[in-house]
Amino acid sequence: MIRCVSCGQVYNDNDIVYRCECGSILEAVINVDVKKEVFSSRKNTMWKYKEFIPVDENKIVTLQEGATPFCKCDKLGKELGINLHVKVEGSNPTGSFKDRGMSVGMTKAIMLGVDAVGCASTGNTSASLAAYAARGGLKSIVLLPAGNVALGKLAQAMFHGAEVLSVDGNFDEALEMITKLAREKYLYLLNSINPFRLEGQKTIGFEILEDLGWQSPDRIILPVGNAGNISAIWKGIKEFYNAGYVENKPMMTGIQAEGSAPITHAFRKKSKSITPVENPETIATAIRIGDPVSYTKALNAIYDSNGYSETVSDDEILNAQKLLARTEGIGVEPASAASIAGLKKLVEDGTIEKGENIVCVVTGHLLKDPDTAIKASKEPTKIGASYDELKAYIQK
Ligand SMILES: Cc1ncc(COP(=O)(O)O)c(C=O)c1O
Ligand SMILES: N[C@@H](CCOP(=O)(O)O)C(=O)O
Repeated sequence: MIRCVSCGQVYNDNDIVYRCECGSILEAVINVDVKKEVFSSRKNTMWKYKEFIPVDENKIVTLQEGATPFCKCDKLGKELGINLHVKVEGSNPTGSFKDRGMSVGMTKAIMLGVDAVGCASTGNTSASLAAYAARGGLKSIVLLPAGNVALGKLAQAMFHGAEVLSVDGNFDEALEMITKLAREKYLYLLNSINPFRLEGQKTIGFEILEDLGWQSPDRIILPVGNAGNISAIWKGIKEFYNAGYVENKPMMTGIQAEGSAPITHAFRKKSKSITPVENPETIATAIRIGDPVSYTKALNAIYDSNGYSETVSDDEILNAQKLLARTEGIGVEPASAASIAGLKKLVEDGTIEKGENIVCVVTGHLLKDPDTAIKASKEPTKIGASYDELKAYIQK
């Protein structure tokens, strides 16, 4: 069953519906009775939590997503006076957390018998959709905002065989266009407005709780763009809490880029609705989104968990990206570094207390955006193919 998060109207799992009649968004309703001990005896992918994922387990489209590294970051944690773990979602098959959602979404597409899937994307969703559509044997079409998609992501979408359309507009406009196409049944929409997508992404929350030995961290910090992931992780946390697997829940802390921050603006006004940002801007193209589709769920997650939302500048993002890469060896794309930039800012302004147990979710791999990484680095020094020249350089 799927249910409207605003009016509670329910729909059948097999209805292809993206919004409720009231205009709000939908979520899957899960009723599970299983002991948590069963999970550790299974193969380590996100599918070990299969009872919580509402699709047919015989039809799963998978590339072995999930079970991503959970790195204790003592150097950075010590510098900031907190206990820090980083959940490295760039280690998923196509290099971002989207694979968790796409595995479930594509499985649902197969169950529904559709032959084409599509999305609008700032890059990662399209990369993931193209790969999982290939795996599932479905046609795929992706709409990308022209000139604002990082190179690695574009290469993935093109190479996995999606029909790639470059839209002379931004992500929000592209999403509106493809949603109309989906409503007219030309394709099955696999953006995060699709409630089954988020059923995959909620497993990040499951894994964090299990990674911590069935304890909740004090806080989970992550970047927020279209706002599906913060909503999904909070849903997962609530489901494990309601199942009695953990005794506490974390404060959900969403970080947005200064030029694309409708959710932080709403949070500052204690509002439950957003004013869309018409021309969103940030170097972190993955979160260059002005009208996030899941804002209702995201704001509920923040308010219900006593969480927080903050903005970070492009400079803060780039500095945090370098800090994480050089202090802890974890390479992430700019949008992902927003979580580290936000952590630093909230420690410095006292919102985060010393000694807190923090998990930062870093959402995509460094190699997704090689241009930004190269621009931010020192150029290689040129030397001749001679040992003497090498030795002279090293001695210098
Ligand atoms: C790397 C990366 N980080 C963060 C986000 C933001 O996630 P969400 O849109 O679920 O808020 C996205 C895409 O939206 C992304 O691609
Ligand atoms: N960053 C996203 C934006 C679309 O988000 P979605 O979760 O709604 O698909 C992307 O990678 O395209």
